[in-house]
Amino acid sequence: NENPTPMSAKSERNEPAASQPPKRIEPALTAGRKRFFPTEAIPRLHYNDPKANELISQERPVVLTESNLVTTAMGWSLDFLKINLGEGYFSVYFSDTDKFRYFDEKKRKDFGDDFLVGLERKDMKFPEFVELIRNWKEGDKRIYLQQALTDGVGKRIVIDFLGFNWNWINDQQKRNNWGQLTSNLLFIGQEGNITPVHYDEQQNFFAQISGKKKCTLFPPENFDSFYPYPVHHPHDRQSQVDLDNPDFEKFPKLSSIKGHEAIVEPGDVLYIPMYWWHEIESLADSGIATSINFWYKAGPTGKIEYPLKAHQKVAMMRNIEKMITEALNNYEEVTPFMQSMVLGRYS
Ligand SMILES: CCC[C@@H](CC(=O)O)C(=O)C(=O)O
Ligand SMILES: [Zn+2]
Repeated sequence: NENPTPMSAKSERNEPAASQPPKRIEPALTAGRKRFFPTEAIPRLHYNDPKANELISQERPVVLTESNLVTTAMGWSLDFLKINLGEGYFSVYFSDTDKFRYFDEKKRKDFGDDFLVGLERKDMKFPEFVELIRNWKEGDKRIYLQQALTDGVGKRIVIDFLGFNWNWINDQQKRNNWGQLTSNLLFIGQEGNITPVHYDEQQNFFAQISGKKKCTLFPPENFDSFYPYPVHHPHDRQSQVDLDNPDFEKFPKLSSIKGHEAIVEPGDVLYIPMYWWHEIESLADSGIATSINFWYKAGPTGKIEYPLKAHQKVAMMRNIEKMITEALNNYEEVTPFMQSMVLGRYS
């Protein structure tokens, strides 16, 4: 099941259903790697269920079904994309392990490459990526295409893109007073690939097109448990911890985390609230995993209300780190500065 049903086959599926569509078999949340922490299921609701809209307005995660958000992309098989994605270059990440920790290219310039253990990025044309992923064998570096969809894609892709359920998602953007849609990233990776736990500063509707992804989320209150890299580090927003080999000595607060889990399948949309930590695992035996995300900036902050929310404190800490790093104008001085300010005084 490497490729979702090609566009042409769709018409056969429009036959009046002879019988009820097959009942969805709830994939056991036990699929995927074993975990050291407890988890609870993220609610899975019909996208028009008022409860779903309530959770989104409360900035709590929810899996939305039947939204048809990206139904027009269900035919985006590798062969279809090879023909229609156009001549552009795509960012393809390579990893010696199953983990693909995101890194910021801009920060890499000043920070150097020592942090890039076993990770690299290459820009390539789509057919080259297809060759790599189809000829992949045990022992090869794992690969993960992650690229914003911008103009320059073929017109079939534009037509499919325009066919997304913009009425519904634009209504969500308005109703929740979000800022602008900043990007739609296309992800195509091998089963078993893992994006380690991190947070983003944007609201995210994460749409699954092919394969299954196990998404484990944690609220912004868990900032203390995930020990993110310094803001000036290329791995800014990424946790330093490895959930498969937790180091409770170095990261003691990690032991108390509790996850919110969902397995998203083709047609599902997961709402990942801004600042929520999330780890994404492309499940084994579910074929190549293709997703498209919809990232929205935060809307204008109204009147500040106290007590401040956890994500507001995360934003404050980021601003303080940025200010101190800028004022010191030297990364080496940030650690001693922070330590003199806090150790023995605020402990
Ligand atoms: C670059 C990471 C992509 C995605 C995770 C994944 O699908 O592997 C994610 O974290 C997001 O959409 O925010
Ligand atoms: Zn993310």
